[in-house]
Amino acid sequence: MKIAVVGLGHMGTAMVQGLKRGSETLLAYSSNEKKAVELEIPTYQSYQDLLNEGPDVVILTVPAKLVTKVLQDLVAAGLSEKAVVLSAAASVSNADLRAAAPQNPVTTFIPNIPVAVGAGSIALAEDPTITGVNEENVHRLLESLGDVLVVPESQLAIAGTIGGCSPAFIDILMDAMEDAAVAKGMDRGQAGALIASVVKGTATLAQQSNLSAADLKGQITSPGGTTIKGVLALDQHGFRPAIHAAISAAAGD
Ligand SMILES: NC(=O)C1=CN([C@@H]2O[C@H](COP(=O)(O)OP(=O)(O)OC[C@H]3O[C@@H](n4cnc5c(N)ncnc54)[C@H](OP(=O)(O)O)[C@@H]3O)[C@@H](O)[C@H]2O)C=CC1
Ligand SMILES: O=C(O)[C@@H]1CCC=N1
Repeated sequence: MKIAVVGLGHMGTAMVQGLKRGSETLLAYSSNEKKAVELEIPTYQSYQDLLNEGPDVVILTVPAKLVTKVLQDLVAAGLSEKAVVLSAAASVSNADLRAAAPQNPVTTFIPNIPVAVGAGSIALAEDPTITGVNEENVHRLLESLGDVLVVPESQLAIAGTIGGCSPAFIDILMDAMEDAAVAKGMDRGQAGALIASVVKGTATLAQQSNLSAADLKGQITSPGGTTIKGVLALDQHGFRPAIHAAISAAAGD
């Protein structure tokens, strides 16, 4: 398949980096020539030139408020009716995409930055215009980038927040842990490597054990031990309500 990524910002770049791990042919539309050179894929500055290459799939990774306009412009520039359009934007609905490209199979999904290393978490609210071979291709393509969770569109905002936004929340947790370790005399690089390993190990165990997060926490909090003291300190400092507020705010409540 020929896959065109429109917009090489953070998300578009991560998508290209992830897709480059596979064997699909990649193209991009970008104003950023430096980024295009860095990613080593053919990159175009006009929709016409991009579409002349005949992409089978077009992935929109432009700011959410521009998605509809960009898609309309692609249609006006001659987007083939066979091309499958995927929008990565938070808060753009399938109905918005269908209205902008009425002849095309379209769907909205929300990826996250770890797609860059094939470890993404992708929420897919599949539109009914995606059927048959197109549906197979969309699933294959997204599954090559990480775990795909198919959700009703009514749950895309919350699934997209957990998947798309929370890597930033986890980065903040890791950064804060790193500062605390440095304050106790640890080398920052060593602390960072240890913390990343801890997050990876904790997540891998959660995925493979079938235990709830609460049960896993229970395995670590030895009676009268050190961890429960830290857990109570987190409670005293409002850690849980802060997490609830962050997810609620990002999900648009
Ligand atoms: N960042 C993330 O973790 C996630 C982002 N998303 C979604 O991805 C999309 C992009 O977000 P993000 O990458 O963070 O944002 P960035 O600002 O990093 O990138 C947006 C890119 O869109 C392109 N662009 C800007 N204006 C136009 C225009 N008028 N016409 C065409 N292209 C344009 C530019 O690409 P260029 O520089 O190549 O010209 C720009 O770099 C958003 O819709 C967001 O909701 C979804 C999930 C996670
Ligand atoms: O911050 C944003 O709007 C995008 C959507 C999910 C992650 N980043």
